[in-house]
Amino acid sequence: MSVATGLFLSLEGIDGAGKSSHIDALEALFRSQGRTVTRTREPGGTPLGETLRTLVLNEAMNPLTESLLVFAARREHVLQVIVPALQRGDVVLCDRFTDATFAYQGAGRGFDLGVLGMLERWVQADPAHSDALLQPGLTLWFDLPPEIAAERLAGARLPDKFEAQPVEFFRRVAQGYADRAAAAPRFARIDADCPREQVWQQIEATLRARGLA
Ligand SMILES: Nc1ncnc2c1ncn2[C@@H]1O[C@H](COP(=O)(O)OP(=O)(O)OP(=O)(O)O)[C@@H](O)[C@H]1O
Ligand SMILES: Cc1cn([C@H]2C[C@H](O)[C@@H](COP(=O)(O)O)O2)c(=O)[nH]c1=O
Repeated sequence: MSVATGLFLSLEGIDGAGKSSHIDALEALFRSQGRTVTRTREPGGTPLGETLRTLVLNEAMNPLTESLLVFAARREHVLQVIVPALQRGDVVLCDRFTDATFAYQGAGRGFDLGVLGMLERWVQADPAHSDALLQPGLTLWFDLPPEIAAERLAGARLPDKFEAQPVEFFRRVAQGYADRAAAAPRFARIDADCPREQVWQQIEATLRARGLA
C-alpha cells in the first residue's frame, strides 16, 4: 500500500460546521496547481459504501453495528478509491474519514475507543509496514459551537439520523474532535464561527503554512 506521491486531505467537524461549503474552492485551488483531484466522502465513496451510508444515516442501530458498518464502508473506500488515487499522485479530498468515527461513535455514542482503534488498525494497515496506518496528511477541522451549527442547519435541509441528535450529542462529538486534534499534528483547526470568506482565508493560510499552496 505505497501511497508516497499523493496528498490525502480530510475535512472534519460536527454536522453543519461548513465543510462542504469549501470543497469546491479547495478542488479549484489544487486544480489550478495542475493537480488531479479525487473528491470523495465517508461514509460512502464506493457503490457499497454509499449503500452502507444510507443505512447508517437513516436506521437506528447499536453503536457497535454502526461502527462496523462505517469501517466496512471505509475498507472498500481505502482499497478501491483512496489508495489507487494516492498511488497515481492525486490530491484526495475526503469529506470525513476515521476521525469522524472516533468523534461520533466514540465520543458521541460513548462506544469503546479501544475497539475503534483496533478496527482502525485492521482497516487502514499498510501490509508492507505493519506499524504504519493510512491517515490523512492534513485534516482541516472546522470547529464551530454546536448551538451555531444547529442554527445554520435549521431549515437548511431535512435532518438525517445524526443531524436530529440533541445539542448535547454534538458537544460530545466536538470534544471528541478536540481530543483527536490534540493528539495529531496533521490536524489544523479552522475557526468556523465567522463569515465564509474568513473561513476560506484560514484554509488558504493553513495550506500555505504547510507548503501546499
Ligand atoms: N461561515 C458560514 N457562515 C454562515 N453560514 C454558513 C457558513 N458556512 C456554511 N454555512 C451554511 O451552514 C449550513 C451548513 O454548511 P455545510 O453544509 O457546508 O456544513 P457541513 O459541515 O458540510 O455539514 P454536514 O456535515 O452536516 O454535511 C449551510 O446552510 C451553509 O450554507
Ligand atoms: C464518516 C462517519 C460519518 N458519520 C456521520 C457524521 C455525519 O452525521 C454523517 C455524514 O453526513 P455528511 O453530511 O456527509 O457529513 O455521518 C459517523 O457517524 N461516523 C463516521 O465514521
